[in-house]
Amino acid sequence: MIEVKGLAKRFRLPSHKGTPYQLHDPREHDGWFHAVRDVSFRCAPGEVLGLLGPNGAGKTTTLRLLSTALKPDAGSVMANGEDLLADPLAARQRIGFLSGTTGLYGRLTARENIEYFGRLHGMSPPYLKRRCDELFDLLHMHEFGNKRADQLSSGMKQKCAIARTVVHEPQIVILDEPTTGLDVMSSKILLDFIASYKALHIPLIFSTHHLHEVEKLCDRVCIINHGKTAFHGTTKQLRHLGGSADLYDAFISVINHGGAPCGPST
Ligand SMILES: Nc1ncnc2c1ncn2[C@@H]1O[C@H](COP(=O)(O)OP(=O)(O)OP(=O)(O)O)[C@@H](O)[C@H]1O
Repeated sequence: MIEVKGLAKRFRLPSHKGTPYQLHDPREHDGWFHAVRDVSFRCAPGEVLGLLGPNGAGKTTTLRLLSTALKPDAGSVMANGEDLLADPLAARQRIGFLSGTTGLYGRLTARENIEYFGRLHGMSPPYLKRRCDELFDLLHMHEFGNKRADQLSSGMKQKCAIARTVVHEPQIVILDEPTTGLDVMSSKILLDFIASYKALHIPLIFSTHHLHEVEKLCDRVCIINHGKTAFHGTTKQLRHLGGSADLYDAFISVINHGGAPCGPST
């Protein structure tokens, strides 16, 4: 079980003489931009949680905090009752994090990129080969496995980055906008891949702007607005918010008027 409580992160704003940096953003105070102010949610093993919110709401910052890429100013992330942020190096062994940038080595092939990360995680060559073959099957990567990364299309690169993220069989999977750049068929392959984590009883958290992905996959949803959790609950609870049973209407309603239920224990 992942339990996120009261996460907060601020960034120092560049000093601008005269006018304030962002006049209308309520998150700016005294030279700091409070990108994440109070984010809480939970995700049980076998659940898929969708992190939603308008552009700039704080989704990527939240995911970077969870993955230990950033240190929070406040709040906690507990994994099965243990403080995940207390030992970032150990946490990174347990987490698979797909960030917005693919970060592949252009001169290595798709397979070499994935193997390289597997070796960094201490995987033995036979285990790594088996795992790569398995991921190539699941993500339909055989066609371009031996192509150099700098010669791959953006969708192929994205698949490769996803395979690299999960090569070490992490206990927690965190994906920042994983379907970016994927065509319809590749999106379907990836959505099936995400759904397969339910059977593995591994919590999976992903950010998206696509409500049909939430509809199809998510047991639980957290909507962030202006750096705060505006809604946290099951997809069913979200769907029935406002009574229309439509996720699109419910999302708009949460952003415009706030929403309940909320809080990590919801
Ligand atoms: N390193 C940083 N320094 C200053 N401000 C930052 C930094 N990183 C993020 N921000 C600001 O924090 C806010 C939240 O950014 P974040 O990338 O988390 O949003 P998001 O919800 O992922 O947006 P999108 O849907 O557009 O990807 C934005 O206003 C962004 O400009």
